[in-house]
Amino acid sequence: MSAPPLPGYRHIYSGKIRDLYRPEGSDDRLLVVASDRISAYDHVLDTPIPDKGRILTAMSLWWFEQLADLMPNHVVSTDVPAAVTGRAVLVERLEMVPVECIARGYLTGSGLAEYRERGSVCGIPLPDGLQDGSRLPEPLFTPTTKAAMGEHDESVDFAYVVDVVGAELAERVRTLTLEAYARGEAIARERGIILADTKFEFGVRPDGSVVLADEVLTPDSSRFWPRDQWQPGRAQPSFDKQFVRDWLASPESGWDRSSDEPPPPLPDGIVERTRRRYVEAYERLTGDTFAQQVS
Ligand SMILES: N#Cc1c(N)ncnc1-c1cnn(CCN2CCOCC2)c1
Repeated sequence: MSAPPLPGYRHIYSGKIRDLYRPEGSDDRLLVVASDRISAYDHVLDTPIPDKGRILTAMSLWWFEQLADLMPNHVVSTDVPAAVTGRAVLVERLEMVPVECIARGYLTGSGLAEYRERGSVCGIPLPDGLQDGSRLPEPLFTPTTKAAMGEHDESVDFAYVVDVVGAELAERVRTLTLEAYARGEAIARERGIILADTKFEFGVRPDGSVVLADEVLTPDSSRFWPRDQWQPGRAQPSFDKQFVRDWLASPESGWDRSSDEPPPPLPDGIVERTRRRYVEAYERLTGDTFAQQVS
C-alpha cells in the first residue's frame, strides 16, 4: 500500500508504516496517515493486515485522551479525506525534538544486549541478575537518536540529550516520557497487556510548550506482551506479531531470515489471526468494539 495521492495534500514523507502529508495552503498542519503495512524481523512485509491502520489510529487517539490531563498533544482533527478515513489524523506542525523518547519498564531487545555488555542501559547502572523480560526496578528513560530510514537508532545517555536540546527541554521530555509510560503501563496491565517499552516523540509549539506527537502506545511504537504469558528468562511472545514471526521462522514459509531475501507473502490464515490480535488489543484496552468500516 504505497502512499495514496490525496487531492489537496502534498505527500512529504513515507515511514515504514505511516506517511506524512501537508495540506495545501497550510504551513502549521500535517496529515499523518497510517497504512496497513506490518514489519517483522526488520522487514516491511508485502502483505498488508486489513484494518491495521484504522485500529492503531483509533488506539493512538484513545491513548492521547487517556494522557490529556498530563500533557497537551498534537491532534487537531479526524476530519480527513474519505480515502483515508479512520486511519489519518490532522495534527499541529511542531518543531520536533530530535530524539526518540523511549521508556522501558522491562529489559529486552537492545536494552538487554547493552545490560549484558555493560551492566547498564543508556548509562544507567542496573542491578545484577536481570534476565530477558525482567521487570526493571523502575521505568527508565532510554533515549535514542533518530536514525535515517533503513538505519538503526543509536542509544544515547541523558547527557547527550542535554547537549542536543538543552537541559530544560531534556528534563521536560524525560519527565513527560516517564509519566506517560507509567500511566499507559498501569492502564494496559489492568487489561491483561504488558507494555514492556514504548517510544514517544515530542514537539515544541512557538510558545515553547512541549507537546506529545507522533503515535502513542500502539503495538508499532511499543512492545505489547500478553500479561498471562509473562515469564522472565526467555523471549516474551508478542501480543500482536507472534503469529507472523512464528510463521516466517517456520519451514512452511521457506524463508531464511539470515539471507538477504525479502520475506514471502503471508498466508490468509496468518493475516486474519493477526488482524484479530490488533482488534483484541484495541477492544481490551478501550473497552469499545472496533467497528470495521464497510468501504
Ligand atoms: N507526528 C508528528 C509531527 C508533527 N506533529 N509536527 C511536525 N513533524 C512531525 C513529524 C515528522 N516526522 N515525524 C516522525 C514520525 N513520522 C510520523 C508520521 O509518519 C511518518 C513518521 C514526526
